[in-house]
Amino acid sequence: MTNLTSTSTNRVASGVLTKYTFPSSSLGGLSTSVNVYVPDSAKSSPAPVLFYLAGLTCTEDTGAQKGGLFNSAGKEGIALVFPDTSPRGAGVEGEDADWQLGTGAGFYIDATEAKWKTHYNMYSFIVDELPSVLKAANLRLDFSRWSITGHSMGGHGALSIYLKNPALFKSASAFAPIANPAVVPWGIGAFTAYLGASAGTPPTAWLAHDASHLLANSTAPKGSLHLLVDVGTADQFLTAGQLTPEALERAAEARGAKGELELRRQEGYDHSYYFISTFSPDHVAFHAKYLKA
Ligand SMILES: N[C@@H](CCC(=O)N[C@@H](CS)C(=O)NCC(=O)O)C(=O)O
Repeated sequence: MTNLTSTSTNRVASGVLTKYTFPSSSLGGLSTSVNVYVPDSAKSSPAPVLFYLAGLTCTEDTGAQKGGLFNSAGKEGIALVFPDTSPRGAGVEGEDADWQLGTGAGFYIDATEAKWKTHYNMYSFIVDELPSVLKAANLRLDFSRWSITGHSMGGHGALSIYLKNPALFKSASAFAPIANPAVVPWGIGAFTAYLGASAGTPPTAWLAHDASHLLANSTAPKGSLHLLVDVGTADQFLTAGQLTPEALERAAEARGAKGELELRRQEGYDHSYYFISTFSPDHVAFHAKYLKA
């Protein structure tokens, strides 16, 4: 039995993109939308799955419409899942006042602060609820072969979700991720609101969602992690100190497992979807290596 309602369907590359809506229990019962691309190859054999987590201000459509992922995913026989970036219409006071918090800015964590915690549970939504809803719908997706990627806030989501659950995923990648959110303005703002300012500097509850902290302290067998990260050198948020890819490099060094992280600085590219769509075929190829091993 499925509780998914299909609201649109488009043929794209060698597959079909369908938008579904369903009431999400993680999001306090609110309706959420998700775009799911199923390659034609899934008809003969269930497809491995790549999640794409979008950034601040984005929706389930942004990565689908502008990410340039379909041709390579179709060729590799990989399904793509594009979730929304937050609950919509939760009615939390102030949720629409600032593009860096609330609507469009769920940060892929479960809020613990009273004001937000009924609806803002994007971590549970991505890791537990959405896969189980999609499995129940029999879309011919093979979640035993699952990888995750994302951009900016979604890059933080992809890396931190992977590093918290390395056994669930084959690989993770990111475009211009917020690599060390516990110490940069975007992360501090969101984590203070959603998780509160508890003890510790930074608070321990924040570090549990910080990719650089998680990588440095990972107990995954050395050599078992597979991470690709691209950052443009002309990215305005890199310059503003929001992304700090060097923190991820230091974390990889501290962990001391060679070859787990490939971090590429792409000369002249900015934070936009022109950058993402340039390198997204590389990311699909990277994930294909592990999803189809
Ligand atoms: N609204 C922000 C920019 C927000 C922004 O750049 N968002 C990124 C993610 S962090 C994005 O992907 N935007 C959607 C798009 O480029 O289509 C501003 O005015 O500075």
